[in-house]
Formats: sequence, structure tokens, C-alpha cells
Amino acid sequence: MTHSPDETVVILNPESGSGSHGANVRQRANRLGYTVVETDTDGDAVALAATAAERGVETLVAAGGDGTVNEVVRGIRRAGALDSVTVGVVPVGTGNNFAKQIGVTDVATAFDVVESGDRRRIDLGQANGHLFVNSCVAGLTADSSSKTSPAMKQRLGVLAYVVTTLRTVTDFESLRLTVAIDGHERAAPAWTGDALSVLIGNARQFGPNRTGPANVEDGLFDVTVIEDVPVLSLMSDAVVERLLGRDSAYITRFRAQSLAIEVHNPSSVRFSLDGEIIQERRLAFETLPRTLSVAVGDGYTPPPE
Ligand SMILES: Nc1ncnc2c1ncn2[C@@H]1O[C@H](COP(=O)(O)OP(=O)(O)OP(=O)(O)O)[C@@H](O)[C@H]1O
Repeated sequence: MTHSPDETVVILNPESGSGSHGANVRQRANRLGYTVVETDTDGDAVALAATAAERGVETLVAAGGDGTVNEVVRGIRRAGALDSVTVGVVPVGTGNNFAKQIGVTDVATAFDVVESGDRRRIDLGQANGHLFVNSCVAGLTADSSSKTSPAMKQRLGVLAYVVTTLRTVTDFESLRLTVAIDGHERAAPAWTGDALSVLIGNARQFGPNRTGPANVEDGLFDVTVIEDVPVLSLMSDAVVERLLGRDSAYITRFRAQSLAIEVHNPSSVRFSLDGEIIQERRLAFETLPRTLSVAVGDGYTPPPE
């Protein structure tokens, strides 16, 4: 096995986002003497990251979107190398939420950050053993391709997308849930009822006035449960904004280190972990505080000590 701590490996998803970044990324990487490996399909970035980490590579760059970042981090864990590897991100995906959270704004800056940016240890999330970096969501998802008025987006943040998605979906079945903080059997449920969505953010926040960067070093999830309000889909924007805006009785938010979600629907529910779908009836979540070393941009504000 070759020991290559000085080598930097870029794991490039050539199809992320618009799919037009391949040559640019390869050129910049070559200029810096980085090795570039490309993904072909689902899961490749997990295997490529694990192989590089097993070879002793200590800097791995995910060039892709949030799905590619998630796979690279899973590969590093698979290799048992979370202690020794630092992750960089080249934001060439569609959403690039994670890159934004760590102050990486564009391709050119991303390479500068890998070369000389600060290194910070950030939290990861885990649900039934599955890793996530950004979030785990179930129910109506915040589909950013749905048409949302700028005014509603400003008032409701990511939740505006949930509302517009609801208006286009005809057969939505509420999530019948119990959400318990800390996952103890006897803990009082934090929330129980019929939900439209449940959103568990690690490097992501949901809702009004929460569009800024998440605190990814606090060891806490940012949990949002949106109650299924009857006939919400038929209401006007103004009414919806009042119902779901600040201090809404229909939205429950809390922060927690660990939690458990139990599904009471007759069948299991789809949960998306950074886009990876799992079907479950019961999920136990825990944060892995300050577990992943990342190269962060100048725009990243470390939380106060
Ligand atoms: N060569 C490839 N061709 C097609 N799909 C690929 C290829 N390599 C990887 N994939 C798949 O593409 C998925 C999505 O990629 P990724 O998240 O990087 O981009 P995105 O969806 O454009 O961005 P974002 O997640 O930020 O919205 C990956 O999870 C992987 O399953």
C-alpha cells in the first residue's frame, strides 16, 4: 500500500449540475498537481474516496453537488479515516448547499481554499447508522424546482418550497409521527401528530429568518416539524404566510443532540439523507460532533467558543 499523505485527490462527478465543468476542474487540478478520478454512476464516489483514504491520501476534494459530498464522506468513514482526511468541496452541483455553508462560493475560490483555507472540524449527522452532512427530510420535500413567489420565499425561507410542492401534489398522505428528543424510550415526545414534513438539519436550517449559515460545530440538529394543516393547499399565499410564518402554531422547532422518530402510518416512510432515500418506520438520529475536517473559505464564520 502506497502512503501518500501529500497527494490531493479530486473526486469529480462530471454530470453534476449543468455537467459543463469537467474540463475546467481537471485543468485547475492538474495545474496544482492533484490527481483527478471521475465517477460514472451512483455510489462511485464512496468507493473512490474509500480507496484513496486507504492509500493514505489526506486531502480529498469532492467536485460535484451535495450528493457527491455525501458519498465522499461516506467513503472516508468506510476507510476508517475520518481522523486523518480533510475534505474540500468544488461546488459544481445544482444546489451546492454544503459549499455555501462552509464559505466556498465558486470553482476558482474552491481550489484556493483547498490549498490554504482554514481547517475546521464540523459535525456529521447519522440516522440508523446512515451518514448525512446536510439534512434528513421526510414528507413533502423542499423541492427547489417548484415555482415559488420571491415574496413567499423571503417570508418563509425553504418552507415556501414545501407549500408550493403541496399545491402540486394531489395524493399526499400525512406522516403520523412521534418525535422524541434524545431517543430514550420514556422521554416525553417533543412532538406527536400528523406532519406535512419533518426536516432534520445538520448543515442546513429551515424556515423564516433561518436562511443564514447553520452552526455546524455545535453538536446539535436543527429540527423542524410542519404540522399537516387541513386544506393548506387551497389557501392563498397571504393566509399560508400567516399560518407558517414566524411564531406559527403549526411549526415546531427545536435543537437536539439526538432524537428518535417513530412512524405510525400503516407503511414505512421515505426519508432522504442528502438525497439518498431510505424507507423506515423508526429512525434514531445522533450527531457526531466535530467529526469531519473540512477546508473552509473566508466567508465561513466559526461559532464563538
Ligand atoms: N458520471 C455520472 N453520471 C451520472 N450520474 C452520476 C455520475 N456520477 C455520479 N452520479 C450520480 O449523481 C448524483 C448527484 O450528483 P450531485 O449531488 O453531485 O449533483 P447535483 O444533483 O447536480 O447537485 P446538488 O446535490 O448540489 O443539487 C450522485 O449522487 C450520483 O449518484
